[in-house]
Amino acid sequence: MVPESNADQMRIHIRLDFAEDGFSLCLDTRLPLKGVTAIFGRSGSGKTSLLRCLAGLETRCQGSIYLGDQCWQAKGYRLPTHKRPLGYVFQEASLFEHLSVRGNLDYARKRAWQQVTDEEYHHILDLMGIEPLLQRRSYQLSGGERQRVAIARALLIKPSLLLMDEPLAALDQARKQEILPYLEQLKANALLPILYVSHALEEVSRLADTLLVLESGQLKAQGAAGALLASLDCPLPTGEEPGVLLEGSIVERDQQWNLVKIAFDGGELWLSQSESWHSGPMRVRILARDVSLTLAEHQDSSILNRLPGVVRALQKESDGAMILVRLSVGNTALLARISRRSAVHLGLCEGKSVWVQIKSAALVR
Ligand SMILES: Nc1ncnc2c1ncn2[C@@H]1O[C@H](COP(=O)(O)OP(=O)(O)OP(=O)(O)O)[C@@H](O)[C@H]1O
Repeated sequence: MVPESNADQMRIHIRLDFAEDGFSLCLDTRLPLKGVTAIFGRSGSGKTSLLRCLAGLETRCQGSIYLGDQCWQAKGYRLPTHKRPLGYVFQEASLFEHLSVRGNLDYARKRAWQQVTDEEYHHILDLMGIEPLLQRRSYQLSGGERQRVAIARALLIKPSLLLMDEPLAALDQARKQEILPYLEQLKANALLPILYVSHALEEVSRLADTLLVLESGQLKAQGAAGALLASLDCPLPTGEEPGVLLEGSIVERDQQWNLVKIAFDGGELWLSQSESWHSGPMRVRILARDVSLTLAEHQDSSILNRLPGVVRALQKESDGAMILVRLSVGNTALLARISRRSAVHLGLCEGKSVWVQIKSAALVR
């Protein structure tokens, strides 16, 4: 997971103390300078403070920060914020109200770290779908449009790293769904590494390659997003359901029943078809609560997806009634959340073969 050469990673060894409220952020880690790294954790875990330290905005931050071979902070040295080649997107898009969208973008382009060619300029506008908005004033934009302009503006300074602090948090559910595909486009185009702060599992599941979980200012877990979410002890914010990510692609469409078949490393799944399904690689999230287990294959079940699997580990939940079961289906890990009574009844133990039933309706995306 951790990249080998310094050039491909961000090295962070920092400590930040807010003596007044007894909060400390302590982090000693390396992040890949590739793809999307989601910084995940509940409210108050230190996510924004971490981004502020990286940006040089926390003068009380001690320690060292290196972006590749470039030193941003070390003992007795702090590179000023304006000299760090980073873009920063906040929860609320802070556009210049007196300028048009074009004016806001040109402002950034003139201050770019490297020259932005016309081709690059139009590519970024295209990625964020904002070409039709160029003449508008900021107050004439919806929340989602403002945020897309803010992201384009951050990209136009051609930073080496993009920091995004809950960029969707201020938007309602409909606007979030509208903007997520643009973020996916950004990720797919791999223009630059992104550190993406969020406490929403849906965003993390859709965007993250690497996951870094913070709890009370400490690093609780770090690793590839898929593997970490499939582990039994992945710390999740309150109210979030455990589940796994499957990487797959559509191999068949059944128009009669409005279903699609997704192939993944371990088998195939039927899902309800949705308009946003596209061809090519895709991610599907399967919640542990939507996976049930049987000892024999039930042909007469209403559940469409039945796959042979093997129990790998079991973990009791704190309420004593439920149990989380880690399974492998081919090379893919799945989680099932079942009652402890059922687990005893089925005689579940490590290495036991089972049938894994997945409701097609349970597949989130
Ligand atoms: N300038 C400051 N002075 C004192 N305490 C602060 C300051 N900024 C943040 N804190 C405290 O540090 C802790 C971490 O805050 P931070 O904003 O980094 O958390 P977060 O994970 O981003 O939370 P959220 O998801 O709610 O934005 C909190 O207890 C907060 O009250």
